[in-house]
Amino acid sequence: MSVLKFNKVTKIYGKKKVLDELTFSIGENKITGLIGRNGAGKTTMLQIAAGFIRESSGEVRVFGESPFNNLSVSANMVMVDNDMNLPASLSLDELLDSAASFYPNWDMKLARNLMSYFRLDLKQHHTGLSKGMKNTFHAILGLASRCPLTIFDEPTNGMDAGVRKDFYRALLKDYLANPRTIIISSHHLNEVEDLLEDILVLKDGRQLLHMTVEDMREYAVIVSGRDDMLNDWLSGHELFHRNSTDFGKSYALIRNNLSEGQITSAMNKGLKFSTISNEDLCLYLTSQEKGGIDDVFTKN
Ligand SMILES: Nc1ncnc2c1ncn2[C@@H]1O[C@H](COP(=O)(O)OP(=O)(O)OP(=O)(O)O)[C@@H](O)[C@H]1O
Repeated sequence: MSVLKFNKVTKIYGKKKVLDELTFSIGENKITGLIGRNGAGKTTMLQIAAGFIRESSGEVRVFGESPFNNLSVSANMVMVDNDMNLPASLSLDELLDSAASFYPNWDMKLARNLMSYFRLDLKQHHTGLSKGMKNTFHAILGLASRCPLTIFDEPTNGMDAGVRKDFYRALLKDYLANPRTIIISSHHLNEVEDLLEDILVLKDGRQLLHMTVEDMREYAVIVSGRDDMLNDWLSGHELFHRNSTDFGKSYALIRNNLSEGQITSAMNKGLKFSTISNEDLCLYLTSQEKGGIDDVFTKN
């Protein structure tokens, strides 16, 4: 069953199309990583899924219903982000109590144990927390609410390395004991990859890829060798990125849909194949500039 479905969803701010006929579907009880460069539309998409803002056109369904202004959807989903709008007058303890009264699956024991582990003072107020502590508190709200749809938008911003690691470990442990649909947006695929089943990559408000982590590892391959050999061999292949190094050698990132014969012919020409990490693949696929940051220094 699909928990979250976007069908040709477009969001326009002023004259800017931030989401452009975005279409995807996320099934029950899996963890999906949402990856994209700055400004790709990740937060906008998550805010629409959470019912905080409305799409300009297209159809959004969460548990089969439109999420905008929908109380039954709100009670079954939580969105954790850096700017959670929590009442300044309440202590952390009171905030946990109000979350407990709103979320049907709330686990107060888990919340209090995590508060104690991360040394958050229950009497303190949200406004007095550092950036990392604030986001740790938000992450606790997200975990303890045990919502069937749990969204984390860049949850580890400001957290130190130890807290980040502990948070992801707690997330995985709690997910295994209480499976639910989780979406995590992050700029650091390496950091979350071990948790994920699926990866959804956005570029310019559109879906670029949506597949399992395993399939993504097989999706592309690097071919390297002498410029002239590579040039001859590359025609007809789906090329994602090309670069030349010194001494007449180059490499190319191509779609990995090669036949045995194509691999043999490449190897006979002295070309070599190597794998690419999912993080690097995402960087190449979502980059805007062909030559990368180096172009900035060579442009007239
Ligand atoms: N309320 C708004 N009004 C106008 N433009 C907006 C608004 N919210 C977002 N945008 C624009 O929409 C685009 C996508 O922003 P969004 O925050 O969704 O991207 P993102 O992928 O989450 O980026 P980042 O990784 O930097 O957080 C950006 O160009 C941003 O300036």
